[in-house]
Amino acid sequence: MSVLEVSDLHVWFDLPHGGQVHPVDGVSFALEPSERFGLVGESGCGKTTTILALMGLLPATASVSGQVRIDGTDILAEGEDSVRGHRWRDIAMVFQGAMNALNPVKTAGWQIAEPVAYHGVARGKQARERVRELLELVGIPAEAANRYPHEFSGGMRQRLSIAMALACEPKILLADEPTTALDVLVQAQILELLTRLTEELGMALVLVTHDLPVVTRFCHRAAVMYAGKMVEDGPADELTSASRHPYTRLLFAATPDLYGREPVVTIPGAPPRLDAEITGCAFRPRCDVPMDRCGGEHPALRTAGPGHRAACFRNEEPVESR
Ligand SMILES: Nc1ncnc2c1ncn2[C@@H]1O[C@H](COP(=O)(O)OP(=O)(O)OP(=O)(O)O)[C@@H](O)[C@H]1O
Repeated sequence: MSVLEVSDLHVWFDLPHGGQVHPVDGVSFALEPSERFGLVGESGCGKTTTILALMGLLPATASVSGQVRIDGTDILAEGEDSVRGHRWRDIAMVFQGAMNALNPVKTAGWQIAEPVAYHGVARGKQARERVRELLELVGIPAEAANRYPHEFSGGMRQRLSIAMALACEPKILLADEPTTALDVLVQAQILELLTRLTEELGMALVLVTHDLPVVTRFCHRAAVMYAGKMVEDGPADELTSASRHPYTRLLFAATPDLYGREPVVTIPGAPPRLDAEITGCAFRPRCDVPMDRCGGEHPALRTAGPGHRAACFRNEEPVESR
């Protein structure tokens, strides 16, 4: 059974001067234990809002609908208390920039002891033991528990923020750009750590990132979002090698090749505003293979191969450039 099943998730934000934005528009996906799932798409397409909705951590101006099932229990249907009961225990998150938000006047050990105590995971000697375990789990020597955040490198601080999220042994970890602002070697170490944690603990991972090669290399499956909707999802390697949506193909083509062998492609135009009704396919104005019907009808996310879905009227065949 899936450990996480998200069905038809919607989020709206009320705007201060009236009206609403709709940054999450019918998102659905499911995760198995140990699965690493990438969530990609341009800035503002709704990735962070999606995972904050799963954590029940959106501001009061947000309205949410849909189902979020953890081990079969719909945590949204059971109300705010239920979401709070699952948050951190079953589903935890490493926030964007978390490594820079550690308390500068508290030691590494204290930073981890706090969630351990807050969630009642352990007390006294057992709590100290749990802190040691968590530090070791993320590759920080237990002796470093007495050091302060400024004495750690960026990579070590990110390990610390991951250890804090793991305090209650969650079944699902949501990581929002956990490697941004780290150098490439440290990025690789953090991704290896996350890989090891999914394999050893059976924890499922949702990795929000702008780094598409990371998705291909570290994730089993991935989804591409555009203007609040999932436009394609499937095995991570197929999104590059056999994309079924023109946006996915152009997004991967826009990733610079390290050796400069391929010319970098840009996608002309900009994503649509999310505060107005969008008629037809939201990507149509930027698409290089549009059809007449794309302007009138919105393409549903349909099966485009085993475990692979795309929301494009051309999704029967891999899309080729014009
Ligand atoms: N509290 C809020 N009130 C109103 N609009 C919001 C709020 N939070 C986010 N939004 C809007 O929702 C949309 C999606 O934002 P979100 O942060 O989820 O995008 P993202 O894909 O994670 O972007 P990035 O990659 O830059 O982090 C954006 O248009 C953003 O302006």
